[in-house]
Amino acid sequence: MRFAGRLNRAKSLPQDDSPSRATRPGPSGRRGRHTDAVQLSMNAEDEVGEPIEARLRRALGVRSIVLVGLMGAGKSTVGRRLASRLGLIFKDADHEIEAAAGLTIPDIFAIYGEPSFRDGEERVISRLLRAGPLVLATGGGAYLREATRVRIAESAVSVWLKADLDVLMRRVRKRGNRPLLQTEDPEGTMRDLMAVRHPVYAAADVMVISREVSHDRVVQDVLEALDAHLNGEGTIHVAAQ
Ligand SMILES: Nc1ncnc2c1ncn2[C@@H]1O[C@H](COP(=O)(O)OP(=O)(O)O)[C@@H](O)[C@H]1O
Ligand SMILES: O=C(O)C1=C[C@@H](OP(=O)(O)O)[C@@H](O)[C@H](O)C1
Ligand SMILES: [Mg+2]
Repeated sequence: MRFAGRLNRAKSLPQDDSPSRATRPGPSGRRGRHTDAVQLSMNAEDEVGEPIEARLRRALGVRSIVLVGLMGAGKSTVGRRLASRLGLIFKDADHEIEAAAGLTIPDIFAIYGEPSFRDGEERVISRLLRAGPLVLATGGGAYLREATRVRIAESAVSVWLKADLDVLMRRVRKRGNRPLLQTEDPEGTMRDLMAVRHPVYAAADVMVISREVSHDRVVQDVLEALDAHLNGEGTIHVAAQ
Protein backbone atom coordinates (compact mmCIF):
# COMPACT_ATOMS: atom_id res chain seq x y z
CA MET A 1 0.00 0.00 0.00
CA ARG A 2 1.43 3.38 -1.03
CA PHE A 3 0.48 6.61 0.68
CA ALA A 4 1.31 10.13 -0.46
CA GLY A 5 1.82 11.59 2.95
CA ARG A 6 -0.79 13.51 4.85
CA LEU A 7 -2.56 11.82 7.72
CA ASN A 8 -5.66 13.67 8.77
CA ARG A 9 -8.53 13.31 11.18
CA ALA A 10 -11.51 12.64 8.95
CA LYS A 11 -13.60 15.39 10.48
CA SER A 12 -10.94 18.03 9.83
CA LEU A 13 -10.75 17.48 6.07
CA PRO A 14 -12.17 20.37 4.01
CA GLN A 15 -15.50 19.50 2.45
CA ASP A 16 -16.52 22.57 0.45
CA ASP A 17 -13.61 24.77 -0.49
CA SER A 18 -11.33 22.65 -2.66
CA PRO A 19 -10.35 24.61 -5.78
CA SER A 20 -11.65 21.77 -7.92
CA ARG A 21 -14.97 21.81 -6.04
CA ALA A 22 -14.51 18.07 -6.16
CA THR A 23 -15.44 17.48 -2.60
CA ARG A 24 -18.29 15.04 -2.37
CA PRO A 25 -17.25 11.66 -0.98
CA GLY A 26 -17.44 9.09 -3.74
CA PRO A 27 -18.81 5.57 -3.79
CA SER A 28 -15.52 3.89 -3.15
CA GLY A 29 -14.75 5.76 0.08
CA ARG A 30 -14.31 2.85 2.47
CA ARG A 31 -14.82 3.14 6.20
CA GLY A 32 -13.44 0.81 8.79
CA ARG A 33 -15.78 -0.70 11.36
CA HIS A 34 -14.43 1.52 14.16
CA THR A 35 -15.84 5.01 14.51
CA ASP A 36 -12.46 6.60 15.29
CA ALA A 37 -11.38 6.55 11.68
CA VAL A 38 -8.52 8.43 10.12
CA GLN A 39 -8.05 9.20 6.47
CA LEU A 40 -4.89 8.62 4.54
CA SER A 41 -4.28 10.64 1.41
CA MET A 42 -3.24 8.41 -1.42
CA ASN A 43 -1.19 8.59 -4.56
CA ALA A 44 -2.56 8.37 -8.10
CA GLU A 45 -2.48 4.59 -7.66
CA ASP A 46 -4.35 2.81 -4.89
CA GLU A 47 -3.17 -0.03 -2.73
CA VAL A 48 -3.33 -2.60 -5.52
CA GLY A 49 -1.59 -0.23 -7.94
CA GLU A 50 -4.70 0.47 -9.98
CA PRO A 51 -4.07 3.22 -12.55
CA ILE A 52 -6.16 6.37 -12.27
CA GLU A 53 -7.73 5.68 -15.69
CA ALA A 54 -9.08 2.28 -14.63
CA ARG A 55 -10.33 3.62 -11.31
CA LEU A 56 -12.15 6.42 -13.09
CA ARG A 57 -13.73 4.17 -15.70
CA ARG A 58 -15.04 1.96 -12.92
CA ALA A 59 -16.42 4.93 -10.96
CA LEU A 60 -18.02 6.44 -14.06
CA GLY A 61 -19.85 3.28 -14.99
CA VAL A 62 -22.15 4.20 -17.88
CA ARG A 63 -21.85 7.93 -17.28
CA SER A 64 -20.17 10.19 -19.81
CA ILE A 65 -17.82 13.10 -19.18
CA VAL A 66 -19.08 16.41 -20.57
CA LEU A 67 -16.77 19.41 -20.94
CA VAL A 68 -18.29 22.87 -20.67
CA GLY A 69 -16.79 26.36 -20.67
CA LEU A 70 -16.15 29.37 -22.84
CA MET A 71 -14.77 29.43 -26.36
CA GLY A 72 -11.03 28.76 -26.19
CA ALA A 73 -11.17 26.92 -22.86
CA GLY A 74 -9.82 23.80 -24.55
CA LYS A 75 -12.96 21.63 -24.55
CA SER A 76 -12.36 20.20 -28.02
CA THR A 77 -8.61 19.62 -27.86
CA VAL A 78 -8.39 18.58 -24.19
CA GLY A 79 -11.53 16.45 -24.58
CA ARG A 80 -10.04 14.41 -27.41
CA ARG A 81 -6.90 13.66 -25.38
CA LEU A 82 -8.93 12.91 -22.26
CA ALA A 83 -11.00 10.34 -24.16
CA SER A 84 -7.85 8.74 -25.49
CA ARG A 85 -6.39 8.42 -21.96
CA LEU A 86 -9.60 6.78 -20.74
CA GLY A 87 -10.21 4.58 -23.79
CA LEU A 88 -13.57 6.28 -24.35
CA ILE A 89 -15.15 7.49 -27.57
CA PHE A 90 -14.76 11.23 -28.15
CA LYS A 91 -17.43 13.42 -29.70
CA ASP A 92 -17.41 17.13 -30.35
CA ALA A 93 -20.94 18.53 -30.43
CA ASP A 94 -19.96 21.26 -32.92
CA HIS A 95 -18.55 18.70 -35.37
CA GLU A 96 -21.67 16.58 -35.05
CA ILE A 97 -23.89 19.61 -35.71
CA GLU A 98 -21.82 20.50 -38.77
CA ALA A 99 -22.05 16.91 -40.05
CA ALA A 100 -25.82 16.79 -39.47
CA ALA A 101 -26.38 20.12 -41.23
CA GLY A 102 -23.77 19.66 -43.94
CA LEU A 103 -22.67 23.22 -43.14
CA THR A 104 -20.00 24.91 -41.03
CA ILE A 105 -20.97 26.60 -37.77
CA PRO A 106 -20.45 30.10 -39.27
CA ASP A 107 -22.72 29.14 -42.19
CA ILE A 108 -25.41 27.74 -39.88
CA PHE A 109 -25.38 31.02 -37.93
CA ALA A 110 -25.43 33.08 -41.15
CA ILE A 111 -28.14 31.12 -42.94
CA TYR A 112 -30.45 29.96 -40.14
CA GLY A 113 -29.52 32.23 -37.23
CA GLU A 114 -28.41 31.46 -33.69
CA PRO A 115 -31.81 30.28 -32.31
CA SER A 116 -31.93 27.46 -34.91
CA PHE A 117 -28.35 26.55 -34.11
CA ARG A 118 -29.25 26.32 -30.41
CA ASP A 119 -32.21 24.02 -31.11
CA GLY A 120 -30.02 21.77 -33.26
CA GLU A 121 -27.32 21.82 -30.60
CA GLU A 122 -29.77 20.67 -27.93
CA ARG A 123 -31.00 17.80 -30.12
CA VAL A 124 -27.51 16.67 -31.08
CA ILE A 125 -26.25 16.70 -27.49
CA SER A 126 -29.31 14.75 -26.36
CA ARG A 127 -28.61 12.10 -29.02
CA LEU A 128 -24.92 11.89 -28.19
CA LEU A 129 -25.57 11.49 -24.46
CA ARG A 130 -27.85 8.54 -25.16
CA ALA A 131 -24.93 6.84 -26.92
CA GLY A 132 -22.56 7.11 -23.94
CA PRO A 133 -20.37 6.54 -22.11
CA LEU A 134 -18.18 8.96 -24.02
CA VAL A 135 -16.26 12.17 -23.61
CA LEU A 136 -18.28 15.03 -25.06
CA ALA A 137 -16.92 18.49 -25.84
CA THR A 138 -19.84 20.90 -26.00
CA GLY A 139 -19.85 24.27 -27.71
CA GLY A 140 -19.52 27.14 -25.25
CA GLY A 141 -23.20 28.09 -25.31
CA ALA A 142 -24.73 24.63 -24.96
CA TYR A 143 -24.72 24.47 -21.16
CA LEU A 144 -26.80 27.66 -21.04
CA ARG A 145 -29.86 25.61 -22.07
CA GLU A 146 -31.63 24.27 -19.03
CA ALA A 147 -32.85 21.10 -20.79
CA THR A 148 -29.26 20.32 -21.78
CA ARG A 149 -28.00 20.91 -18.23
CA VAL A 150 -30.65 18.52 -16.91
CA ARG A 151 -29.70 15.82 -19.45
CA ILE A 152 -26.03 16.22 -18.63
CA ALA A 153 -26.72 15.95 -14.89
CA GLU A 154 -28.73 12.76 -15.48
CA SER A 155 -26.24 10.90 -17.62
CA ALA A 156 -22.80 12.43 -17.16
CA VAL A 157 -20.24 14.08 -14.96
CA SER A 158 -19.69 17.67 -16.04
CA VAL A 159 -16.34 19.45 -16.06
CA TRP A 160 -16.04 23.22 -16.37
CA LEU A 161 -12.76 24.16 -18.06
CA LYS A 162 -12.16 27.68 -16.79
CA ALA A 163 -9.56 30.08 -18.20
CA ASP A 164 -8.61 33.71 -17.74
CA LEU A 165 -9.77 36.27 -20.28
CA ASP A 166 -6.29 36.83 -21.74
CA VAL A 167 -5.71 33.09 -22.13
CA LEU A 168 -9.05 32.66 -23.89
CA MET A 169 -8.36 35.60 -26.22
CA ARG A 170 -4.89 34.36 -27.17
CA ARG A 171 -6.40 31.00 -28.05
CA VAL A 172 -9.49 32.12 -29.98
CA ARG A 173 -7.45 34.58 -32.07
CA LYS A 174 -5.82 31.59 -33.75
CA ARG A 175 -9.00 30.89 -35.75
CA GLY A 176 -11.82 33.13 -36.94
CA ASN A 177 -14.47 30.40 -36.91
CA ARG A 178 -16.51 31.62 -33.94
CA PRO A 179 -19.43 33.75 -35.13
CA LEU A 180 -20.15 35.20 -31.68
CA LEU A 181 -16.71 36.83 -31.69
CA GLN A 182 -17.09 38.54 -35.07
CA THR A 183 -17.66 41.88 -33.34
CA GLU A 184 -15.79 45.18 -33.24
CA ASP A 185 -14.53 44.36 -29.78
CA PRO A 186 -14.09 40.58 -29.38
CA GLU A 187 -12.41 40.97 -26.00
CA GLY A 188 -15.33 43.05 -24.66
CA THR A 189 -17.72 40.45 -26.08
CA MET A 190 -15.82 37.67 -24.33
CA ARG A 191 -15.87 39.65 -21.07
CA ASP A 192 -19.65 40.05 -21.35
CA LEU A 193 -20.03 36.31 -22.06
CA MET A 194 -17.92 35.55 -18.98
CA ALA A 195 -20.21 37.65 -16.80
CA VAL A 196 -23.33 35.89 -18.05
CA ARG A 197 -21.99 32.35 -18.37
CA HIS A 198 -19.64 31.80 -15.46
CA PRO A 199 -22.46 31.60 -12.90
CA VAL A 200 -24.10 28.94 -15.09
CA TYR A 201 -20.92 26.92 -15.68
CA ALA A 202 -20.50 26.93 -11.92
CA ALA A 203 -23.28 24.31 -11.75
CA ALA A 204 -20.87 21.75 -13.26
CA ASP A 205 -19.72 18.92 -10.99
CA VAL A 206 -16.02 19.73 -11.27
CA MET A 207 -14.02 22.83 -12.21
CA VAL A 208 -10.52 22.69 -13.63
CA ILE A 209 -8.37 25.70 -14.52
CA SER A 210 -7.30 25.53 -18.15
CA ARG A 211 -3.90 27.09 -17.58
CA GLU A 212 -1.13 27.98 -19.99
CA VAL A 213 0.47 24.60 -19.71
CA SER A 214 0.45 21.72 -22.17
CA HIS A 215 -2.80 20.07 -23.19
CA ASP A 216 -1.58 16.88 -21.54
CA ARG A 217 -1.06 18.67 -18.21
CA VAL A 218 -4.63 19.98 -18.32
CA VAL A 219 -5.84 16.45 -19.14
CA GLN A 220 -4.00 15.19 -16.08
CA ASP A 221 -5.61 17.92 -13.95
CA VAL A 222 -9.02 16.85 -15.23
CA LEU A 223 -8.33 13.19 -14.45
CA GLU A 224 -7.25 14.06 -10.91
CA ALA A 225 -10.22 16.37 -10.30
CA LEU A 226 -12.62 13.69 -11.55
CA ASP A 227 -10.92 11.09 -9.39
CA ALA A 228 -11.30 13.32 -6.36
CA HIS A 229 -14.96 13.94 -7.18
CA LEU A 230 -15.89 10.34 -7.93
CA ASN A 231 -13.59 8.52 -5.56
CA GLY A 232 -13.74 10.71 -2.49
CA GLU A 233 -10.60 12.82 -2.92
CA GLY A 234 -8.42 9.75 -3.36
CA THR A 235 -8.70 8.92 0.31
CA ILE A 236 -9.45 5.72 2.15
CA HIS A 237 -10.63 5.30 5.68
CA VAL A 238 -8.78 2.96 7.97
CA ALA A 239 -9.63 2.10 11.51
CA ALA A 240 -7.40 3.67 14.15
CA GLN A 241 -5.64 1.15 16.39
N1 LIG B 1 -3.63 23.77 -22.53
C1 LIG B 1 -3.46 24.30 -23.74
N2 LIG B 1 -2.23 24.62 -24.15
C2 LIG B 1 -2.03 25.17 -25.34
N3 LIG B 1 -3.02 25.44 -26.24
C3 LIG B 1 -4.26 25.13 -25.89
C4 LIG B 1 -4.55 24.55 -24.64
N4 LIG B 1 -5.88 24.34 -24.57
C5 LIG B 1 -6.39 24.78 -25.75
N5 LIG B 1 -5.42 25.26 -26.53
C6 LIG B 1 -5.56 25.80 -27.90
O1 LIG B 1 -6.57 26.80 -27.89
C7 LIG B 1 -7.33 26.72 -29.08
C8 LIG B 1 -8.79 26.53 -28.71
O2 LIG B 1 -8.93 25.24 -28.08
P1 LIG B 1 -10.25 24.39 -28.26
O3 LIG B 1 -9.98 23.05 -27.70
O4 LIG B 1 -10.77 24.48 -29.66
O5 LIG B 1 -11.24 25.19 -27.27
P2 LIG B 1 -12.82 25.13 -27.15
O6 LIG B 1 -13.30 23.88 -27.81
O7 LIG B 1 -13.06 25.16 -25.68
O8 LIG B 1 -13.31 26.38 -27.83
C9 LIG B 1 -6.74 25.58 -29.91
O9 LIG B 1 -5.81 26.10 -30.82
C10 LIG B 1 -6.03 24.74 -28.87
O10 LIG B 1 -4.94 23.99 -29.39
O1 LIG C 1 -19.84 29.93 -27.03
C1 LIG C 1 -20.66 29.74 -27.97
O2 LIG C 1 -21.84 30.12 -27.92
C2 LIG C 1 -20.19 28.98 -29.15
C3 LIG C 1 -19.04 28.23 -29.05
C4 LIG C 1 -18.49 27.46 -30.16
O3 LIG C 1 -17.84 26.28 -29.66
P1 LIG C 1 -16.46 26.33 -28.82
O4 LIG C 1 -16.81 26.71 -27.42
O5 LIG C 1 -15.93 24.95 -28.92
O6 LIG C 1 -15.58 27.35 -29.47
C5 LIG C 1 -19.61 27.08 -31.15
O7 LIG C 1 -20.50 26.17 -30.55
C6 LIG C 1 -20.36 28.29 -31.57
O8 LIG C 1 -19.47 29.15 -32.27
C7 LIG C 1 -21.01 29.04 -30.40
MG1 LIG D 1 -14.72 23.40 -29.29
